[in-house]
Amino acid sequence: MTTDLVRLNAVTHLRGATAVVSEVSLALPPARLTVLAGRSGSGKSTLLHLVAGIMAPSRGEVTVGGKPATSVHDWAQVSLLPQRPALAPELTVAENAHLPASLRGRTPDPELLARLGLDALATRPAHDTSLGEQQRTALARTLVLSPAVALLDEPTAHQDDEHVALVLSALTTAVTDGTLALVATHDQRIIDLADTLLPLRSGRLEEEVQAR
Ligand SMILES: Nc1ncnc2c1ncn2[C@@H]1O[C@H](COP(=O)(O)OP(=O)(O)OP(=O)(O)O)[C@@H](O)[C@H]1O
Repeated sequence: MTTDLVRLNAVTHLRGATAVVSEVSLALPPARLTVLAGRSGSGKSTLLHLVAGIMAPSRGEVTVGGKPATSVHDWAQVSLLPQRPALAPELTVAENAHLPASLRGRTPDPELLARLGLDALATRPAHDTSLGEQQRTALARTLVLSPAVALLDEPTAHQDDEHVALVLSALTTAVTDGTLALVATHDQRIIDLADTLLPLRSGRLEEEVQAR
């Protein structure tokens, strides 16, 4: 019996004739902070999108909980924080952050917005907030259902130091509560917290590092 939640088996993804992900195999258990590190263009976002099931691999298999990633359409299973927040601009910060919970009649954690420094903005339309605030709203939306797998693309990219601390705290809380967080980042502050570091170079996985 395996406890691995996310598995990639010899995954290659082509853009035209170019392999932007090459022969990647890995197995990730729940409740870990796993960081995908690598230069710009090394394939980090593509790999997250493959696990999110937004795209199918050109070759190989990606599974979440034993099922093909492309067949998983449940935000409580797999939830993605994209590089661009992609909020509904006319909805408020709270409505955006709570959307996955509202859609299934669940009551969101009342502390979630406050933990991400968003409580004072809860009733403001998302289009009237800063990029950093939008990113934290999108992070709240990603975490609101306590997903089994949270895929986070550069979650601190638009944050100042004070708000980076809030993002890191939300991340570690989610992992302690059982979420597998797979984070694409260059941010050393997240890398320092990682359980596992997966270095990507030109779409290829270098040797996995057990960070803690
Ligand atoms: N829609 C697309 N069409 C063609 N090529 C693409 C497309 N999206 C990404 N690529 C290419 O795929 C490769 C991997 O891109 P990807 O966005 O996965 O890298 P990344 O490591 O996430 O980079 P960054 O840190 O800059 O976000 C790059 O060479 C990029 O130019």
